[in-house]
Amino acid sequence: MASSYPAHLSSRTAAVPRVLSIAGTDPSGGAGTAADLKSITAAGGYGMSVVTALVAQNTHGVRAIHTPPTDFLTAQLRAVSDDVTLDAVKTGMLGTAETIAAVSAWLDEHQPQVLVVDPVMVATSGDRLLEPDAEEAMVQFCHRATVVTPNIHELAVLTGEDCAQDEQQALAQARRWSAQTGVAVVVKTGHLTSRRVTNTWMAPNGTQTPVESTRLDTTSTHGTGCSLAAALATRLGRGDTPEAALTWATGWLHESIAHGAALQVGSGHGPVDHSHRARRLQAAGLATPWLAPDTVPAALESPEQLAAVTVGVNPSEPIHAAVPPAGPWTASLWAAGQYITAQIADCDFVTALVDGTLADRSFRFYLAQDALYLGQYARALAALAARSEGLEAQVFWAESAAGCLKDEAELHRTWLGEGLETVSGPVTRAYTDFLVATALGQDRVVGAAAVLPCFWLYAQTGATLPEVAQEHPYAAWLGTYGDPAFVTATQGALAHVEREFEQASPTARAEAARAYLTACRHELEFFDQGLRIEPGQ
Ligand SMILES: Nc1ncnc2c1ncn2[C@@H]1O[C@H](COP(=O)(O)OP(=O)(O)OP(=O)(O)O)[C@@H](O)[C@H]1O
Ligand SMILES: Cc1ncc(COP(=O)(O)O)c(N)n1
Repeated sequence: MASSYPAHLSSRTAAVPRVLSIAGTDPSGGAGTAADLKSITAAGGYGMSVVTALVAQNTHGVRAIHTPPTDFLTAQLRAVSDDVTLDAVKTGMLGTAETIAAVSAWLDEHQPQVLVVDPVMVATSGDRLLEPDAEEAMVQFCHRATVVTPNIHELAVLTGEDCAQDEQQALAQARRWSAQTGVAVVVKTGHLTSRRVTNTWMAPNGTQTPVESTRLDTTSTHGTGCSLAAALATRLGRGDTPEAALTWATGWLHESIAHGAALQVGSGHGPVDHSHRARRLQAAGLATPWLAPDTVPAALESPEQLAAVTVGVNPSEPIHAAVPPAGPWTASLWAAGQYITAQIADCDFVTALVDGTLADRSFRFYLAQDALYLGQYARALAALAARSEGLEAQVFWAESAAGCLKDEAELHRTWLGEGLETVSGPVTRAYTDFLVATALGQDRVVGAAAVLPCFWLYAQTGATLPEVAQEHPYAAWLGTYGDPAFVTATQGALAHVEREFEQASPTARAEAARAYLTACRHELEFFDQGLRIEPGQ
C-alpha cells in the first residue's frame, strides 16, 4: 500500500494540519462547509472554508441555491492561498461547471499535497447539488485528486457504468477507474443494505484496504459523506498513512452518527454529532476527585449510615443485585454504589459490546488489558490470603487468586494469541496499583472491600446481558459472563466482606466503604478505556 502512495505524503507530519474546505453551505449545520469545519476540528486540524454556493437547506431538503459569481470564488481562494500554506484541501459541493473550472484554474497554480474530492452530486434528501451538465466536468475534476470518496451512485457516474448492486461490483468499478486514472478511491457501502458498512481504500495498483464498521439504524446521516471526506483529508494532511487516516475517520464518524439523534436537531435526516468524541474524552480527562472528602462519614457505626451515602445520581428505581448481598453491610455497600452500577450498565462500551457495534480494535484492547489486570488482581487477592487469619478466609482468597491466574492464561490461550499488547494502559495501571496497594497496606477490611466490585459488578453485568444471536460478533465472549462458578465465587467474596465489616472498627469501615466506591468507579473506567484508544495509529 505504501508503494502506491506518494512517498512525500507518508514521510510528512503536520502537528495541526491546515485544511481548506471548498464546498457549499448548510445553514442547519449538518452538511457542507459547516460539517467540514467541525470534522476538520474533530480530526485535529485547523479548518478554513471557501464557499462555492449558498444553499438554503435544512434536515428535510434544499429550498434554494445561490451561486456567487466565479470571480468572487476565485477571490476567496486566492485570499487563503496568498497567505496560508495548505496541508490538505477537501472539495465538496461544486455545483456548476463554471465553479469546477474556477477551482481547477486555482488548483493549477496551487496543487496541494493532499486533495480529497467528494464528488457531491445529489443530497440525501434527493435534491440535486450538481447541475446535470456539470457531471462530465466533475468526472474530469476527480482526476486531479489524491483520493475520491464517491457514494455508489456517484461511483457509477464516474465510471460511466450502472450503479453497483453489491460491494464486490462497487470494488470492481473502483479498481478499474483507479487503475486508469492513478487516483485512489474510497469505496463506501453506506448506500447498500448489508449489516456491515465498509469503507475500502482502493489504490491505483489494486491494493485494497477495507475498514469495517457496523451499520447503525438511524436517520442521522445528513452530511456523513462530507464529514468522512473532511476528516480523511485532515488525517492525510497530518501525515497519516491512508489506512490510519481512513480507520480514524471511519471510527470517529461511527461514534458521531450513533449519537446524532440525541442532538435533536431538525425533524428530517438529522446531523451527526461531530463533537461527541471530543466531549467524551474531555469528560474522561477531568481530574476532579471521584469522592468528595465528606461523601462517606469519618466513622460508620451502622449499615444504615452507609446506605444513606449519596455519591452521584442514583437510578429512579433501586437496582436489584443479581447476586444478593450477604448481610446488612454488603447491602448498604450495594445501595451506596448504585449510581455507578447504573452507569456501567448504560456505558457506551457495554452498550456497543452488547449490540455488536464495538470496534474490533477496542474489543481486543479490552481483552489484553483484562489479561494484564487479572495478573495484578491475583496479587491483591493473594495479599488478602496472606493477611487473613481464619483458614477458610485464607483458602478462599488464595483459591480466588489461583482462579484469576488460570483465567488470565485462558484469555491468552483462547482469545488473545501471541504477540498482543503486553503493556498496561494508564487506566488499568491505576486500578491495579490501587488494588495491590490497598490489599497490602491498609486494614484488611479495606482491601477486601476494594476487590469486591470486580466480583460483584462483573457478575451483575453477566446476569443482565440479553441473549444474543449466534452470529453476533462477540457472542462467544458474552457467553463467558454466564459462568456459574463465578456466581459462587462472588457469593464467597460477599460473605467475607460482610464478616470483615462486622469485625472492623467504625473508622476502618468508613475507609473500606470509600475503597469499595472507588473500585466501582475504576470498574467503569476499565470498560470505558476501550473507547479512549486512538484508532488508526
Ligand atoms: N447507517 C450508517 N451506519 C454506519 N455508518 C454509516 C451509516 N451511514 C453512513 N455511514 C458512514 O458514513 C459514510 C458516508 O456515508 P454514505 O455512504 O451515505 O456517503 P454519501 O452518500 O457520500 O454521504 P452523503 O449522503 O452525506 O453525501 C459511510 O461510508 C459510513 O462510514
Ligand atoms: C452544501 C452541501 N454539501 C453536501 C451535501 C450532501 O450531504 P447529504 O447528502 O448528507 O445531504 C449537502 N446536503 N449540502
